[in-house]
Amino acid sequence: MEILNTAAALQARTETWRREGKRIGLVPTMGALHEGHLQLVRAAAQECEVVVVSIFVNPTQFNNPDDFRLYPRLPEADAALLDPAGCTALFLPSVEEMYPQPTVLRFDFGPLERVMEGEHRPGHFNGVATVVSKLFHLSRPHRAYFGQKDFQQVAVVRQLVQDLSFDLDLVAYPTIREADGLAMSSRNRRLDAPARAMAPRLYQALQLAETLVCEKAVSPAEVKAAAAGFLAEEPAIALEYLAVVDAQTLQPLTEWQPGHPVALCLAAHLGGVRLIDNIVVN
Ligand SMILES: Nc1ncnc2c1ncn2[C@@H]1O[C@H](COP(=O)(O)OP(=O)(O)OP(=O)(O)O)[C@@H](O)[C@H]1O
Ligand SMILES: CC(C)(CO)[C@@H](O)C(=O)[O-]
Ligand code: BAL
Repeated sequence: MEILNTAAALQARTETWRREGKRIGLVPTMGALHEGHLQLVRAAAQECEVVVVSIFVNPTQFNNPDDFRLYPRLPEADAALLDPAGCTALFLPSVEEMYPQPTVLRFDFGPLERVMEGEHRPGHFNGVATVVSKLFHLSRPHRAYFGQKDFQQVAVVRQLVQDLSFDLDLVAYPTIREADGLAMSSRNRRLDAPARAMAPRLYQALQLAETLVCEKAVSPAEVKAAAAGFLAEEPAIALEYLAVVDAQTLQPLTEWQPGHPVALCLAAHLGGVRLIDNIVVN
């Protein structure tokens, strides 16, 4: 596995691979890798001759300076995990390399970003779209791999790919979970023992909501109230939002739409750490 630190080096290597007729898979990450990331890399390695993994804690997508400062950074350990997973090249740029001067780009994804993460993290998807666009331009992947754990991010990137005519296939990979159901996440490393012990409740709340959605005997508002009530039993969990939305449009549901998949999405704070999770009910 080679390590590339500059945009020019990434561009030059991927151009060569393209000329050689190799399929390029890109897995964008912010590092502190876990099994969820590694499964994306392994999937890319099965489908592409070349796998580029980027690790970049992107400042423009953080609305909370402490969250940015405390985000786990483990480049050496990450590099050791990537090689055996099938990564060909690790792109590890500095902030100055990605943003030689402040970016003036502004993306507006309309209703897609007025809800959930977009509503609660102002500017977040502008930063995500900016850095993902730069990564797509620099590496020109045939396939780009994202996790469903960041459900709204997948919808925003799908819109980005369509609107800017990026010539690539977007792969949305299922959420990988710990044995107790907690969605794997780099921020899980920041949970202390009591917070880690209660963290599976987030997925349990979503499963409770899923059961109610499948029964269709109660309204979306009642599903939301039941899942939020379950989480409220644990005072150390501060629910930021729990949304029952149309899985395509991401707009909140006031009534069930037959034939439309439903996404149940939440964000919550435990012991000073903010986590997200979701379930899609078809
Ligand atoms: N548990 C998981 N299962 C599948 N994909 C995942 C999982 N966790 C993260 N990913 C995906 O990996 C890519 C990189 O994510 P990122 O580096 O932000 O990790 P993360 O674990 O989501 O961290 P955090 O949520 O704490 O920022 C994203 O496309 C993300 O959706
Ligand atoms: C896609 C991404 C790497 C952009 O910084 C980030 O949002 C993430 O890790 O999900
Ligand atoms: N995985 C999403 C990146 C973020 O929380 O900023």
